[in-house]
Amino acid sequence: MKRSFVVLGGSGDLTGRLLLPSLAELYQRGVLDEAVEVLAVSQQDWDDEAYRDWARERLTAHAPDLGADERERVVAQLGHEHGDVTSPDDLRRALARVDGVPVVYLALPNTVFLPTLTALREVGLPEGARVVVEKPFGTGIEDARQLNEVLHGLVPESGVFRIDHFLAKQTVLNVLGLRFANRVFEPVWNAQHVDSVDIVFDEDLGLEGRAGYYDKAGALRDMLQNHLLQLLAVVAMEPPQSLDAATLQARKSDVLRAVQADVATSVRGRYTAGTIVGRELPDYVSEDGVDPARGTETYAEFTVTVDNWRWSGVPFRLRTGKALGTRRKEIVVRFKPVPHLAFADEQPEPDVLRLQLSPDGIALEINLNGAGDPFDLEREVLQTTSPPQDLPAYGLLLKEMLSGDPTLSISDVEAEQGWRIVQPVLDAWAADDIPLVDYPAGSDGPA
Ligand SMILES: NC(=O)C1=CN([C@@H]2O[C@H](COP(=O)(O)OP(=O)(O)OC[C@H]3O[C@@H](n4cnc5c(N)ncnc54)[C@H](OP(=O)(O)O)[C@@H]3O)[C@@H](O)[C@H]2O)C=CC1
Ligand SMILES: O=C1O[C@H](COP(=O)(O)O)[C@@H](O)[C@H](O)[C@H]1O
Repeated sequence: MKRSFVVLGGSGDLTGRLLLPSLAELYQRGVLDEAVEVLAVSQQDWDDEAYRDWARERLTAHAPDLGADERERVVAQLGHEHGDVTSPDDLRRALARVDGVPVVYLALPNTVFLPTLTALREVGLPEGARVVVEKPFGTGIEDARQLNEVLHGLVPESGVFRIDHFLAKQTVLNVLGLRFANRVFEPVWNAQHVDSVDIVFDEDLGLEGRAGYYDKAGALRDMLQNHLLQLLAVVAMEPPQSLDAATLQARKSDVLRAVQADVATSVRGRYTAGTIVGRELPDYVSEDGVDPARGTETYAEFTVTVDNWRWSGVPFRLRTGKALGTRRKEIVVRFKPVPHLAFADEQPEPDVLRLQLSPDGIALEINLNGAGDPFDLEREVLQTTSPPQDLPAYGLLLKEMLSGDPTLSISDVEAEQGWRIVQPVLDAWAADDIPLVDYPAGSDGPA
């Protein structure tokens, strides 16, 4: 069946930086042999040619290794329709332009999802159409419920792709391999042996011109509600019987239902001017398009518990922030000390397993009889670095959307559970029960 992408928000950062380069990569690697038409819809007053010029420039910037032929192969398939995606008439006009059965991609700010899907439902979609919704899935629990209701009236659940691109990251997929294709980890993967888990995504990037979306979202909605909770779900879920979409989504939903956030542990921060490796950043509130009155956080942290048999009493600490001095992106599983130490040494640091993201790798910190005195313990690190993935995360996701396999997408239940978990924190922050603290760009975050 011939498919066409209709990218609502096709002039945005996501489309130019990730979607078009990933599509090009699918051609380059021979994953796609037939050209796929892409119709972008945005409020820019562009005709097809103007959009192609924009796309060429984006592809040159974000896929510099692409040959001119491959770049033109993508560009030749592009079109642009000026319109408001919340208007049924504009959507009807756009959909009438494509030849294939549409894969409608909402590459839009999360605040626009509901009016867009409502308009789309009024227009209707042909049999076999698919709808892709970016993260965060709406603005809160009520919005997410309404989004699911509208989606269910539009296409079958198997035709809905709720995107969380972290699921397509190499280390996240490696967690499945590590846990479920080896005998040594699963027996100790529980509260009896694990002391705590940290899920950290510290970025050195600032706002990067994304105020239109980010200033209304903030760190908690942008990262923690979705990406970091998905990492938690993959680390904490029960072993799936197979790796098909329904089973994986069910196992992740089960564990998310058991998660409770501890509001008192939450920290919200916002960066002030500072320097990150020679690059000067202004105060977040002085960035173009930021409204200081919104009090948007650029740093979010809190601890959750997973209230089930396997994880009872184990804290999972989640943190993410922008404009931090050090990039640190990892899941850290800290084990408990051994029950009895036969060595004369002081109790050594317990074992630590680090599942590292960007660059991807796995490190296991253990205690061994190192060099010198054989009865002296020394800390050693067993490190493996993963070779680059064949396809970037968005390449893998585009491939899944075209083939109709939602294994790396999230279900309606997961999307709502993500909001259920963070809602008490959002409420406490909205009520100013937890203060918004400043941290200088380039620092380690709020003290
Ligand atoms: N950028 C990134 O790195 C990533 C982004 N995402 C997600 O992708 C989504 C989009 O983000 P991003 O691209 O950064 O945001 P941008 O603000 O860069 O782009 C938003 C796009 O939506 C369009 N748009 C907004 N309202 C309307 C409307 N009423 N009618 C038509 N077009 C409209 C804008 O067009 P116009 O300017 O013409 O109004 C623009 O093309 C978000 O949900 C985000 O969470 C996910 C992962 C990474
Ligand atoms: O979804 C998002 O993810 C990026 C981080 O993901 P990466 O794959 O680029 O490492 C984050 O910077 C952005 O704010 C967020 O919207």
